[in-house]
Amino acid sequence: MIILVMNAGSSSLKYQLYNMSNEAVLAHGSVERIGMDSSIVTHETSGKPEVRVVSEILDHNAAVKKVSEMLTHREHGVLSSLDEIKAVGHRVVHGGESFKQSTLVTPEVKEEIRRLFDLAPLHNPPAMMGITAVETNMPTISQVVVFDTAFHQTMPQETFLYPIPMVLYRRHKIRRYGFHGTSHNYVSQQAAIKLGRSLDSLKMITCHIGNGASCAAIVNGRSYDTSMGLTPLEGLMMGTRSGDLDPAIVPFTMNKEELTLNEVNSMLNKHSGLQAISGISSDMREITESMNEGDKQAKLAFDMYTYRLRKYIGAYTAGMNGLDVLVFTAGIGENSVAVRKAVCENLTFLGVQLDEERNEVRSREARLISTDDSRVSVMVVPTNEELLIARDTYQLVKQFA
Ligand SMILES: Nc1ncnc2c1ncn2[C@@H]1O[C@H](COP(=O)(O)OP(=O)(O)O)[C@@H](O)[C@H]1O
Ligand SMILES: CC(=O)OP(=O)(O)O
Ligand SMILES: [Mg+2]
Repeated sequence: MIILVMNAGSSSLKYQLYNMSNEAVLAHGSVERIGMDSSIVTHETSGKPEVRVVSEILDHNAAVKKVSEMLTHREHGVLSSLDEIKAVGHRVVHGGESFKQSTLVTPEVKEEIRRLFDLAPLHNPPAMMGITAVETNMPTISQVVVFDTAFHQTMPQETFLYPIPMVLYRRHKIRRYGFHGTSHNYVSQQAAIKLGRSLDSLKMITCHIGNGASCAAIVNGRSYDTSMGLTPLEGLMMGTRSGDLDPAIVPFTMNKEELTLNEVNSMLNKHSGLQAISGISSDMREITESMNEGDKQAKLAFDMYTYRLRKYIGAYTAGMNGLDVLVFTAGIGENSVAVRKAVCENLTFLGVQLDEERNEVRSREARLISTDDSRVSVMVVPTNEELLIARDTYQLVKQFA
C-alpha cells in the first residue's frame, strides 16, 4: 500500500511517500515559501539527485498540485498515476481533548479541527488547507489525521491543569496539552527496543529539541508530563520562542513598550529564545560556532538553553520519583555533541554518566551515549514523525477504509 504523508506549516508543505510493504521512502520533499514571491520546491527520489525548482505557488492548493506533479513527473516521478496512492496522512498539531488517537477524516472531524483553530492559530489552519487541497486534487482518496497532542492525553489532572480559576478550563478548555507527541511516542518506543527492555517498566525523559523544543516525562510508555502547554510556547527555551517566563511580563511589556496583543505574541514566538539572547541566530549550529570563536552573547544563549533543559530533567526526575532512560532527539538532540555534553555533565547526581567518546560518534542509528555502568541510560534516538504518521494511516485505512 502506498501512503503519502504531509506536514503543512503556515508557509511550507513537507511530504514523504511510503511503500508500506517494507516502509521504504519512495520520494520526499517540500514546498517552501508558499504565497511569497518565489516558492522553492525540492523533491528527491531514492538513488537520484535532489531536484530543486523555483516556482510561483500561491496557496496550499497549488502546493498539493505541485507535489502531485512531482510524484507523477515523467523524469523525476515515482508513480504512473496518483491513483496508486491509497491514503494521505496529515500531521495536525492541535487535537484538543477531542482526539486521543489518530482518526480517518470525516466532515465531523474537519469541523472539530476548525473549532480548534483558536488554540493553534499558527499550526491548525495550514493543516486544514492541506486536507482540503487533497480533497480537491485527489477526491477519492482516504485521509487520516495524526495529532501532536494525542500522545499526551494520558497526562493526569495534576500535571495538565494550570492553577488558575477552574471556570477557564470548563468554559474554554484552557489547560496544558503538550505537543511533538508523535515524536515523543516514537523515540520512547525505539529507545526501549534498542535497550531490549519493556516500556512497561521504564521511567523515561525524552528531549525533542529542534526549532521547537519540548521534553516529556514518560512512565510505563505513557506521557505523564510535558513542557509545552496550551500552545507550543511554554517550557524550554527554543530557537525563537521564549519558553517559560513570568506571565506578568506580558501586561508589563505591553504597557511599557505600548505593544498590542499581536505584537507581544509575535515577540514571544518569533523574536525570543536563542535568537534574542545571542543576537546572532536561532540556529544552534551558528550559536555554537560563534561561542567557540569567543562571542559572549552566543555563550550566554547556549548556557541559558542548556541550563533550562537541565532544570526540566531534574524536575521530571522528581515528578516520576526516578529516571531510567534519558533520550535526545530532533535537530539539536541528534546532532549537537556540545548541548548533550553540557546538559549531562551536570546531572551526575542523578546517576547520569556520559561516555564522551560515544557522545562524539556521528550516526543516524539509535545509540547509547552513557557509560556501561551509568545508572541512567542516555541515548540519542533519531525521530521519525512521518513514519509513525504513515503507520497510523496504514492501520486505519486497512481497518476501516
Ligand atoms: N550538527 C548540528 N549541530 C548543532 N545543531 C544542529 C546541527 N544540525 C542541526 N542542528 C540544529 O537543529 C535545529 C533544527 O532542528 P529540526 O528538528 O530540524 O527543526 P524543525 O523543528 O524545523 O523540524 C536548528 O537549531 C539546527 O541548528
Ligand atoms: C508544535 C511545534 O512546536 O512544532 P514545531 O517544532 O514543528 O514548530
Ligand atoms: Mg520539527
